[in-house]
Amino acid sequence: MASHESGNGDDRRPLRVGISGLGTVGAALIRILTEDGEAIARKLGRRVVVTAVSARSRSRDRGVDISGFTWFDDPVALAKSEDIDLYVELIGGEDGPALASVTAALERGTSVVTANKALLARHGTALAGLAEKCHVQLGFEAAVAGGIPVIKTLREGLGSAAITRVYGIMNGTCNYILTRMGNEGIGFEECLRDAQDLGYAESDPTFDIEGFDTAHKLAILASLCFETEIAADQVMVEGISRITQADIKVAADLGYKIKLLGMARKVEDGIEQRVHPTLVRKSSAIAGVDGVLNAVALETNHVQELLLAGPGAGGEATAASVLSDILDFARGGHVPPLGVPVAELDPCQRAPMRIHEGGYYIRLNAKDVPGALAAIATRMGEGNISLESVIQRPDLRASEPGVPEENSRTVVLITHETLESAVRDALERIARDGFIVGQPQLIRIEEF
Ligand SMILES: NC(=O)C1=CN([C@@H]2O[C@H](COP(=O)(O)OP(=O)(O)OC[C@H]3O[C@@H](n4cnc5c(N)ncnc54)[C@H](OP(=O)(O)O)[C@@H]3O)[C@@H](O)[C@H]2O)C=CC1
Ligand SMILES: N[C@@H](CC=O)C(=O)O
Ligand code: NA
Repeated sequence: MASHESGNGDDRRPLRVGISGLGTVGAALIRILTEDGEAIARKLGRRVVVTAVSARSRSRDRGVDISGFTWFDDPVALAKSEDIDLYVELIGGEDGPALASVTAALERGTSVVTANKALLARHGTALAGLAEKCHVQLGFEAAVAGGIPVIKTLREGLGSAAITRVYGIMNGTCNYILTRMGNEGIGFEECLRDAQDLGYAESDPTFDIEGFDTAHKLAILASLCFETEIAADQVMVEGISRITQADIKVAADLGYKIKLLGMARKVEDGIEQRVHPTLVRKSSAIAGVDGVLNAVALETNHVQELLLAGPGAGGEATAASVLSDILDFARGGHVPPLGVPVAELDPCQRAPMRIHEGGYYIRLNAKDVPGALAAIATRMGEGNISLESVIQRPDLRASEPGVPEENSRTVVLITHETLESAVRDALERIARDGFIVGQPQLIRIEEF
């Protein structure tokens, strides 16, 4: 156990921080702690000093001076060091040195601050239980919606209000890509490269693009909202890699924007957690959240709806959230990491997506043969799916590369509220009828 009774070190002594990971976020944190050192000391009545650091390469130029800190090749050794009061993990990854070093720090009685949503999505319930058992803190404000204080709001800011639904834009990289594809007509790959250059994307950007990063964050939020164990494996996940300029254009023509949303709500059968591209009306508040910005909406039984918006990615914004956790720790804040003690969390019961109801955007490449459209409409009717509109868009390229344009034309269907299972069954029949080429594009519509 740590030698400090209060768990946050002697209130007069400088708070000694050890940081593993000196990349986008770690370097930005050192920069902020250096530049704002005096302001932090005034706020806290004590200084916060970095005493130890770890990364893979000791020689890499990080744009910040690390020569005054003790260097550790091994993050676990740093986490166990007597020379720190607080361990900050900014390595990333759900296992490996991130898990080993966080576990080592907690077991030793050293509190932890992390920005690692992959780690928490996979091990968060266990790590929260370990922090409670060792009477130390586990802070992770930076892990969800970067610079937005949504974790603190959920853990401490809503009194007794019960959350009925949480949804939002929780991945800055995807929001940045979709915004620029829509506003500037720039291609997906170019936007992704720019997001990586700006330090927004994960080291493996698949996590961003395929929706897994959003799923990690949503699972953490759902646990705090519904007092359930973190269950990232129960999140239905679809990313944005199949979204084309055609989809963005048609959606815009119909008064919508496409956003990658994470949504969770309590339903009769359990907790519905889903991540997917979504058509949202341009007039909705969430549609106005563009670029790298994130937004999290909390619907509660007391306050109609709270919408928290701000930068979701980037070194500076994320490091600011890491710092907010450091300051909370320095002030002796004691809140169970997941809002309530782990022992009081319910297991998360997954609600099946097949019962989901909503509107759908369906883009098909209908063969240019007599009766194709009629056959498609018939199948929709058989599925009891009421169509709000059927739009032929011969001006748009076929959705799938390699689909012969001359043999097909783009058709877009907008449905009224209907069951997910009915839409999927109808599309299977349409495909079997042989009147379409390539894969249909199916995007859910949400009315906020
Ligand atoms: N970037 C962002 O906007 C945000 C990131 N996050 C999270 O913050 C964490 C860090 O992200 P980010 O700074 O972007 O990542 P980077 O890839 O920029 O930095 C990762 C750092 O970890 C170090 N590292 C990797 N493996 C080891 C190891 N085995 N031992 C010691 N150090 C190691 C790297 O060392 P080296 O430099 O020597 O290679 C590097 O300094 C991740 O969990 C990420 O999901 C959360 C919110 C926003
Ligand atoms: N790659 C993530 C970083 C912040 O969590 C994102 O783009 O949101
Ligand atoms: Na946050």
